[in-house]
Amino acid sequence: MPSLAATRMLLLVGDSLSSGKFYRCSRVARLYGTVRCMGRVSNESGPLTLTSLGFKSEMETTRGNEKNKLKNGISTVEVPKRREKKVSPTRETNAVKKKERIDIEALAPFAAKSFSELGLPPLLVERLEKEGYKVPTDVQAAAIPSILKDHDVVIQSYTGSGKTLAYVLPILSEVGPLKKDDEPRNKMDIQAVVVAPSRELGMQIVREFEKLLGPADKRLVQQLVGGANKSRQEEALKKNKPVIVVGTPGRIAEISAAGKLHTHSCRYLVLDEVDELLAFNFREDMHRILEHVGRRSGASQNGPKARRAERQAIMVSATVPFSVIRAARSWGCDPLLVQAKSVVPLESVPASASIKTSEVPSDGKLQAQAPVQSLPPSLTHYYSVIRIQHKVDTLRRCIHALDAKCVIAFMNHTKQLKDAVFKLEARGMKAAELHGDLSKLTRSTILKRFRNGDVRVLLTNELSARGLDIPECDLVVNLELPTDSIHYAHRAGRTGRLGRRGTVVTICEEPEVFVMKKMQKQLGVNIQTCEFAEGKLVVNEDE
Ligand SMILES: Nc1ncnc2c1ncn2[C@@H]1O[C@H](COP(=O)(O)OP(=O)(O)OP(=O)(O)O)[C@@H](O)[C@H]1O
Repeated sequence: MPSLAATRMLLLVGDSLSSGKFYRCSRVARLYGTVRCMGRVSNESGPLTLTSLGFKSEMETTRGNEKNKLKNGISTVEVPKRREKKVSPTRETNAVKKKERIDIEALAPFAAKSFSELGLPPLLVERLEKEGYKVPTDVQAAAIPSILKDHDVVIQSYTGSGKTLAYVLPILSEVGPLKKDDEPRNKMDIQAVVVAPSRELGMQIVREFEKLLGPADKRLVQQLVGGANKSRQEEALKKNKPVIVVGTPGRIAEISAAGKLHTHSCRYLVLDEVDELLAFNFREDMHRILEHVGRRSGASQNGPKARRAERQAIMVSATVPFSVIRAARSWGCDPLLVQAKSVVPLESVPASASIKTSEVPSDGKLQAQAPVQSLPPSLTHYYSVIRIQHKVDTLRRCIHALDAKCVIAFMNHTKQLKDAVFKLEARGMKAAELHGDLSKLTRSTILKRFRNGDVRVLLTNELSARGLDIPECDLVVNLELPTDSIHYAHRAGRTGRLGRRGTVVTICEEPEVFVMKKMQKQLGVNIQTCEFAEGKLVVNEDE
């Protein structure tokens, strides 16, 4: 029943979406190619950089008149040529590993610019280097200068392309001890509020800020996520005087309504996973946040000038449906749409059709819609048709066939999810459940065990579909169909992060096949049918 309902919903959404680009490839080549390519591509836990991959990039840049380009709706992002050199063949003796590294590099979305060229302060660049971030990604190269020039922005780029640092870095350029000037700050003021739809994502963003601020200054960022002790959060606000808060809508709104969060003079409001934050269940809390964060008392509500005196709005997601464009136009002041290789005024984005290419079309107009271009090119997609009672067994065979080491499997209902964990464990496969019914502490313990490799399969629901960054995840399985292609994109995007290879397998029943076909059209990706036999992945011929 639930899957049928989901199917109907998808159809309703689907008809309004345009069909994407299809490509077909040789079955046999795919089969063996995929089996060979599976597995962790990197055992290093640090961030993936050109250097960590054994490459260095040569950069050439050109300068243009950014202001005029912006006015005319043309990309402000220069796309310089990039050539990569192998550093030294002696550094990498294993030929297969070398091949994998080349593949990752080819797919990694690194821009041919350095962080310092983007206008970030030297102290912050130094800190980035220390943390292993050497080269910005394409979307960071596009977003950072736009935010530093005080533009309100909607940042859209595929999953795992580095959107978090795309806003964290410009904020740290202006706020806190790494900022550009050494103007003394008003200790009482919160300068940036970051809103995320889940605790896990909120905590992940906090860690990103903390990493760069360092142990001495990490108290300057405060988490305000739900499920944690509220009084302790309020005490920390009083004691630590943070300049940045990151939290979930409910908890931020609650503490704000209690008069314990003073955000009227806040400079930045970030809405991470903005399309999710627009959902009905967040409506009231988001209303309060939008009304109170960065709304200086005495500022007139009318006119762009007055609005500009208020906060800078930064909205982020891999999927940007037109509802987000519409909302961003009303919340922002002349906002820009920032994608990996283009920056255009949001006004030039019409309501129809979809973002099919990151290039600006000849008429200078970009078109926005959700799922196309939300998935990284490094993913391979399959679906396997089976009977419902064989789902968990198929999952187990799929993991063996692909030799996947770090698997996220999505289901829609908690009970089925628990059953699946039980069955996998009974067959000797280390599995754990993660869903909203668990306490915050249990959730973070499970995630830690999964990140450490103590758990091979994480059975979860939509809770983990957005933003969760586990670079080692090499396989995503949909054990039940996602509600629509937007949900498919976010689930699938938990693998193949930042140029790594990843596989997405959807295990479905015969009546759901048409949904898969619809979804591949909407997403503009090829989703091949497959089976798992004799410990191998067998890709079926097209009908
Ligand atoms: N310039 C960079 N160099 C190396 N690693 C980076 C860089 N920028 C980001 N990363 C790493 O890339 C990974 C993905 O980044 P992030 O989580 O910000 O992606 P995202 O685009 O927000 O994904 P999603 O849409 O799923 O939320 C993270 O592990 C992050 O630390």
